[in-house]
Amino acid sequence: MVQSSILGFPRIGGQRELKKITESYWQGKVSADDLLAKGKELRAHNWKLQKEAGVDIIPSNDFSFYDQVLDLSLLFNVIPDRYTKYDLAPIDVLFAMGRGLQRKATETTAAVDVTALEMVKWFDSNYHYVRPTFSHSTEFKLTGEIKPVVEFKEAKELGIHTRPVIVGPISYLYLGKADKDSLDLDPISLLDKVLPVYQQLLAQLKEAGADQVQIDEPVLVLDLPEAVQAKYQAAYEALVGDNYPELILTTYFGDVRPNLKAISKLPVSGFHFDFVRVPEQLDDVVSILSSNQSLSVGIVDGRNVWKTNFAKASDFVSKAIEKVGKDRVVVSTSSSLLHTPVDLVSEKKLDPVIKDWFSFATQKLDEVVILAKNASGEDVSEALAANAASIKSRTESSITTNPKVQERLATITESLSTRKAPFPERLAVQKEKYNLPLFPTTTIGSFPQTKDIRVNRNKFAKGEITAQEYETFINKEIETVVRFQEEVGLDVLVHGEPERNDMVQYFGEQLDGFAFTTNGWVQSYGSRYVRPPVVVGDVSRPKAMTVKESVYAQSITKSPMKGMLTGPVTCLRWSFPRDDVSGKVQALQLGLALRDEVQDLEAAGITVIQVDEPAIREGLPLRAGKERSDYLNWAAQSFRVATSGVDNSTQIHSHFCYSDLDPNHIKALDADVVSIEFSKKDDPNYIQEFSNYPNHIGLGLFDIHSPRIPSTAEFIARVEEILKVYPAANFWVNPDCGLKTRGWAEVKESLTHMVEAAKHFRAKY
Ligand code: MET
Ligand SMILES: [Zn+2]
Repeated sequence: MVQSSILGFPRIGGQRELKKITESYWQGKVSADDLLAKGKELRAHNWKLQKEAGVDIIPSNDFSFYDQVLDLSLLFNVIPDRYTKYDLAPIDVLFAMGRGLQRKATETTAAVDVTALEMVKWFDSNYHYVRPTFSHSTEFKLTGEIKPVVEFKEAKELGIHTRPVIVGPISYLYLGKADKDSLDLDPISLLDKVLPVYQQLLAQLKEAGADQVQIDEPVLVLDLPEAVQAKYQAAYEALVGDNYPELILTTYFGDVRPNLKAISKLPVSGFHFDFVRVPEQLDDVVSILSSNQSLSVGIVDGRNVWKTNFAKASDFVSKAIEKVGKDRVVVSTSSSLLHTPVDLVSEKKLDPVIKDWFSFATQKLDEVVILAKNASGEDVSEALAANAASIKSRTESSITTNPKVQERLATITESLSTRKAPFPERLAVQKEKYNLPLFPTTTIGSFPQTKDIRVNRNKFAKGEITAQEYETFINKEIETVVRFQEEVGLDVLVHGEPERNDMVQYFGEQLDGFAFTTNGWVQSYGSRYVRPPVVVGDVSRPKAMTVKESVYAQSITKSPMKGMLTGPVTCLRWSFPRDDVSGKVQALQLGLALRDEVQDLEAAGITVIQVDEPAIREGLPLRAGKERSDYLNWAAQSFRVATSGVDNSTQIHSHFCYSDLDPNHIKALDADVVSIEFSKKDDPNYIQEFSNYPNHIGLGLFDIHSPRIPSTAEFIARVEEILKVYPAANFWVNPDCGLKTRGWAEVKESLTHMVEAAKHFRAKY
């Protein structure tokens, strides 16, 4: 019989319960016990859901209060000293490492002030993990509650036998980095030290009754150095034995073939591969299986919302069965379902035609079950027929095609996507036009999204206030933000984005070719979730999207007002993309739509325009080669399509955050000024990489994910460090990213300190 499995389920709850309770805990409104109890409830709910759907292999330890990689760091005692010296409860250590903690002293507790660990993109997804941070003094040992064991037992008590998920040792180390005090440390060199801890963990899981463990080694889809590949054999030999559960080694998001040698003789019980992304790898991966190893076939997309095409997927599963036999095949999701919304049933407003094309995490449970049943020879003809009808409806629908957009796409030329003059010439006219001081200060766009803003937005959405009333409210917010920026002395102002629920959704809602959910939340990091729109058809812009707000903001100040748009690649990456046309086509369509917006802004007198591309880095194909260079070309081209229609004196900004950005990847965008998330980068080599960046740049000076407020002295020290390698004349002063998740009090203080620091350097240079 062919079994069904999933690699992980969204932990956030169908109504964002996890966010609500976590944030209440941070605000001191509920106790740690309440928080932990809610976690338990969510886990139980998810397990039961899977059980009821008939999933054979159900994961545990896929839950987390912040991030599963961070959980492992905590469990393994990979906790830099700065987090342990305060005697915090384990859950508070977890949050301090994840998001930083600044707390005033009370009668019974000392003051706490510690920054967060670095947070980076999880492969090419929009999920972020907290980077394991090692030093020479790291002492691996199991500490505190053994979460995977506790959660395994918890499920067991509910009568549900689960397969615990853990990140494997090589991925865990490889995804980490050396701490500031140990920069010469290569994390992989710690393998011998971490393996005994894995052994203890596995032994405890076995003792608790686990017979299998899903061990994730996603780094196997990267260009792994030979030296790292060479570590697999010995590492996994150390983790296999009678005292341990069987291991299913899991990879996802890409192509394992270039690293196949590394895993071809591992003594594990089975492997999982992502055949949604790379169906071509079937023959090669099968060739390494020994006759008793199972093959988990990731064929239901864990990264997108489209219904699985049962006919195609069944064919694929049959092929796998032909090769290894029914008993060794498991039908699974390509990756964890963490990256998909929880349940389509909550979507009451979606056009029923389009809704019928979708499948969210809960529906994907049924999909793996049906595919497994079908492969086992059970009669699922009704489900197959219904599926075939939906697939047909989508293929034949007129919603997906717009001939006008396709015609315009054919008009894109080199000159259409090139600025009128090269940067030095543009810089000269821009200097004259804006007359900005040295170390110009600016922010990245958003200001605090207060409760008042959310309440009014909801009222407007529900029709409880009129468009006029809403506009008056938004204008008042804009005015507050403008006045504040003038007071603190910022140079290039922003309107604060109060009208935007989300930087992608806001545009998606105004563009043709998108669909939206009301409850399709997906975790981005910690308690921050996003609700990606879905690209369902050819994209175009029916009318101006941002001009009104920007023009109003400019009308109430003499300082330059920066228009604010989300770039084509980010709009695409932070949506669920179509799977029936290429990413390139979708990005260029978005580029054309945004080009119209840029030109409308310029015509309306908004001549500093920022086009954000924070997602450009995460879209980078995971392996070097043609696919990657093609991507970089079309990503840059779509940005230039959007931004090249303007005058030389119009200053185009762009912004990047969340990841290690290679400056070479953004040169081709040819923006006049870029701002980059930078405050948590302490590697001097990384700073050095930016020193040759040709255009102007603002290396972010404070962490906007953390409530912590840096002092003026801290800003000065940081800038001094950067100026050792970076030319002062090109340097802009700004935060890492937008301020929408912060409170006004923090923002006021932080920005005041930041501007003070800029003034200090102006005086000095
Ligand atoms: C994730 S990048 C965010 C950029 C946007 N302009 C903001 O300030 O919020
Ligand atoms: Zn950002």
